[in-house]
Order: sequence, then C-alpha cells, then structure tokens
Amino acid sequence: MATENWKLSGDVSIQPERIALQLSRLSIGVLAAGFVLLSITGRGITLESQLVVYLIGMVALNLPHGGYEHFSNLRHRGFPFGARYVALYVGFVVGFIALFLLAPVVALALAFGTAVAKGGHGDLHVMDGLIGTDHLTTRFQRGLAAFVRGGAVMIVPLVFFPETFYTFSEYMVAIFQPGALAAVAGGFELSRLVLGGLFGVALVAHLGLGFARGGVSYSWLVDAGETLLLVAYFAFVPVVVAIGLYFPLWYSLRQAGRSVAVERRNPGRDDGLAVPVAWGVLVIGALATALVAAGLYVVAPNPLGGAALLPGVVAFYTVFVCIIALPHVVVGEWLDMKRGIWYVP
Ligand SMILES: CC1=C(/C=C/C(C)=C/C=C/C(C)=C/C=O)C(C)(C)CCC1
Repeated sequence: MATENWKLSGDVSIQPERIALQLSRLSIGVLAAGFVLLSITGRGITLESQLVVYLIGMVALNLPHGGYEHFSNLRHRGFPFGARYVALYVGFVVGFIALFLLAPVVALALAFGTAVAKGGHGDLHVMDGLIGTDHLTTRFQRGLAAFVRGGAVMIVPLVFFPETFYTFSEYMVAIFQPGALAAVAGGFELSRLVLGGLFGVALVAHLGLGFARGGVSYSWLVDAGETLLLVAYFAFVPVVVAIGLYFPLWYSLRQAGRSVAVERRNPGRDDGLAVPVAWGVLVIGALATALVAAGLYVVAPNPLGGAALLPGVVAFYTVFVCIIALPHVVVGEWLDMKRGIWYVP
C-alpha cells in the first residue's frame, strides 16, 4: 500500500518520498556532472538527440503525471466543485489559445511564466511537505523561493543558451504569426540581461534572507543545496534536454513523493475510487487532453512553426503543454482555496 513505509526486512523500512527526493537529486546531479565533463572534453550531444529526449521526457513521463495531479486533486470533491473546475479549466484553455492567435509574443511570455510558476510553486510545496520551510518566515520569502526555483528552469537557460532559446521561441511564435518575434527581437537581449540580473539578485536575497532567519538550519541548508544544484543543472545541461528531463525527473518525482507523504499523514483521506469510475475518469481525461492538442493543431495556422519535423513537433508540443499547464496552476492551485494540486495538510 502506498500509505505505508516499504518494509525491507525486520525493522528496516524506507519511506518512498525519501527515495523520490534522493532520486531527483541524484539524477539531476549526475546529469549536471555528466554535461560538465562533456563540455570539458569538448563534446556535446546533437540537437536531434536532445529533441528526442525532450519528447520522451515530456510526453511519455510528464504528461501522465499531469493527469494524475488532476485526478488526485478532484477525487471525492463532489459534483459542483468538479463541474466548476472543468468549466474554468476549459475557459482558460480557450482564452490562452485565443491569446496565442491574437498576440503570440505576449502569450509566449505567459507560457514561460507558467513554467516558472509551476516549477517554483510546486517545489515550494514539496519543501513544505517533505523538507521543512522554517527558514522561510514571510510571504515575501516564500515568493522569492518560488521565483528562484522556478526561474532556474527558464531564466538560467535563457542566460546560458540564448541561441537555442531564441530559435525555439521563434518557432513557437511562428506557429501563429511567422516573423512576429523578429519584430521585437531587439527586446530579447534586453530581457535576457534584465531577467538574468533580477534572477541573480533574487538568488542572493533568497539564500541570504533564509540564512538571516536561523543561520545554518537543516531546511536552509537543503534549500540552498537544491537551489544551487538546479542552477548548475540548467547552466550546464543543454536547454532542450534540461527542460525535457527536469519535469519528469525533478518536478513529477518530487510531487509523487509529496502526495505519498500526504496520504500517509491522513489515513482517513482514503478516497480511492471504484476501478470502473477511476478508469472512466482517466480515459475521458486523456481523450479531453488529446482533443485540446487536436484543436490547437486545427486552429494554428502553421502548426510546426515552419521548422523541420522534429523541432516543429517540440515547438508545437511545448505550446500545447503550456496551454494546459496554465489553467492547471491557476484553476487547480490558486483558485482552489481549500486544497489545490500541491496539497500539504
Ligand atoms: C524555452 C525553450 C523551451 C521551452 C520549454 C517550456 C516553456 C516548457 C514548459 C513546460 C511546462 C509548462 C510543463 C508543465 O508540466 C524548449 C521547447 C525546451 C526549447 C528550448 C527553449
């Protein structure tokens, strides 16, 4: 049972959420170290392999986890809640697609913001649930923590891999309006400088304020170690692989660990569904997700953004995943005052 520790032998038992935390650190750490070594030896990995890794990480591993998050958030919360959730969700999806059609550069900025919000707030709640956040005593500090952890996912690659970042941004905008990014290309270098600077200041402030609250506490030390690990990972691992593996190996793994811990703390919350109902919900959810992708493909004037097949699919999939991720954060977490997707009791 997921709510119990895993008994190894005799008194030796291990908690699955500890394994999830350790595995996330180990895998991200090994990848960071591996790519540092590759860059020292002057080697790298082809863009084609990066794109394949991205699609496997994001489609095969991360997408099902997103479905699971909705599922576990909606279980046994009643019909009116579920109906309101779905209605709001659909509204945000349609609105976001409309924004991409009307103002693709603004929409792309919002898409990047979604990745920052998801990575940052998700990780903040993992810290709440599994590590401790005693060193984050104010709302400002929590906001800073979320910005730094989420910013590592987008701003660090923007600083270290500007060309790939720009090229794919161009493809993503061209899905809706070819050439629209070039019109504001001058702003790209400026945003890179401003966001990079802001991130650096926020990083120092986050670590400094956390230290000022209680010195070298356990939670500060772990937070500082993980934050610097993420920064190193996104600075050294080529951006497409880095983002494609961050979501399954860090975000999803740690959220799965958090939900195991939450279930264990609330044995009374055993709200498993009858198998046919669970099956139906999952299948309908998967179908609805596929319909959003198909709908986007139909309304997008240029679905592959004028790129070759593989980079075009990556650009299209990324726009699609951001379109379903934004309402996941806004409706599933911020408008769900009681629980939210990153529930920690
Ligand atoms: C900038 C950039 C990318 C953007 C990735 C994004 C924006 C991913 C968002 C993921 C989300 C929101 C997942 C939610 O679960 C690519 C395509 C890797 C190519 C390189 C440059």
